[in-house]
Amino acid sequence: MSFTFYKYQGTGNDFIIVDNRLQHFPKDDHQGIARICDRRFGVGADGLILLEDHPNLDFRMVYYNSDGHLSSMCGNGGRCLVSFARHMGLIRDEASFEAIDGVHMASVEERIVRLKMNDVSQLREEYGGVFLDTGSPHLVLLKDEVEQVDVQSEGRQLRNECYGTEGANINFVQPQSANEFRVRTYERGVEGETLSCGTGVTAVALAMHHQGKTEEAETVSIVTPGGDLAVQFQFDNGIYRDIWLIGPAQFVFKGDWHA
Ligand SMILES: N[C@@H](CCC[C@H](N)C(=O)O)C(=O)O
Repeated sequence: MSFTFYKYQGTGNDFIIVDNRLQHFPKDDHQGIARICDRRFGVGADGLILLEDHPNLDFRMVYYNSDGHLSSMCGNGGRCLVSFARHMGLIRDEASFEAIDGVHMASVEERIVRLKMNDVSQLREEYGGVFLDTGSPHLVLLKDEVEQVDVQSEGRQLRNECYGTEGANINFVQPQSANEFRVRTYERGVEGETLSCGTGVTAVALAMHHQGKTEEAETVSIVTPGGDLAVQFQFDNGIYRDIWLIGPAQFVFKGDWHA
């Protein structure tokens, strides 16, 4: 396989992006995709994203975790893809694209990308936390000292023992104030802690509201090991609507892969 790739990162969640509008990418080569994402044998990334044509929208997003398998929505990856689409001249300051969980709107202002997430109506209390799906499945657990958590072992155990083969992402959160939270995330498909997770911080903001720890119609600030994100939402008749994930998305480098 041989192609040009672009490396992007959004608060340290990093991605290899490939323009696949000509459908040249070997989409079923899961081992090959895992190897490109490998940090020793490949380029290194938490995931790989294809930008493809869409008949009515600006583009389509196809997302693979670093294990080489297709997965559910990636919020930081979506923000990075919007930034890439702008770099490629496909969009100006606004975008609409299709991902695995449906249509997303987005806007870009300098390095900040705002990405609209789907409405969320189902949250359930389980395993000592709150479970919800913000495009990807997340368990949100409160912790007194998030820096002290062994994310790798506690996250892996919950991901496997509670959610089986399909798994879930596990978020550990420490409230700093009514609208600021520190978050660390174990991501399935990466099978380790990433520096930030967009659908994860979105889940944290909604779960914190559900648990009475923050208020609606506010900007909730989330501090992750890779940088700061913000989540805005409205709570209306039991449904979280108008959810926006906001933060930086940056180009890192471009290269050619031949293997
Ligand atoms: N990093 C992502 C989430 C990617 C998907 C996740 N690993 C899964 O398989 O559920 C984000 O920014 O949302």
